Amino acid sequence: MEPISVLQTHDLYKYILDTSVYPTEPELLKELRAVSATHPNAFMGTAPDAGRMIQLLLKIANAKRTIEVGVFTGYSLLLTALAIPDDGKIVAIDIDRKAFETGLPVIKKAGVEHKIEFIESKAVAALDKLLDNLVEKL
Ligand SMILES: C[S@@+](CC[C@H](N)C(=O)[O-])C[C@H]1O[C@@H](n2cnc3c(N)ncnc32)[C@H](O)[C@@H]1O
Repeated sequence: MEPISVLQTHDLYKYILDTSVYPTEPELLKELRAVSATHPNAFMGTAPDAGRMIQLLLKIANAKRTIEVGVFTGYSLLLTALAIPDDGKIVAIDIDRKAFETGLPVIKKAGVEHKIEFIESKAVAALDKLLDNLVEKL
């Protein structure tokens, strides 16, 4: 059974996925979702309807540089990479490089790997380092 998110019935959630989300989901995101479904922790992946909302917010904000805390297999990472401009940058942090590498072939196929700097680390340590580097540049 699909998770129902904020909606109250599985039927309504399925209707929205079938009529609005899946038909317009980019092929490579579908592919990444399929690859992620084979992972033992597949439940952790971003749901495609939530992904659509993230994509909308990125577009509204005209985002160019982002930080991804918690990459898993990279569904929201790929959708971010597809939403930002070609010279945009994403610092992507996760303690689990293997999960990131599960989705990496799809990210490479999408031609957006150059926008991503993956850091294998606990988030707080990596974010502290980013801040220190920023302060050094001031
Ligand atoms: C819910 S999943 C992220 C889902 C992902 N954004 C997606 O689109 O599928 C959470 C991720 O956070 C990572 N994580 C958990 N604790 C962490 C920490 N302290 N620092 C960095 N990553 C962490 C886990 O390894 C896992 O891959």
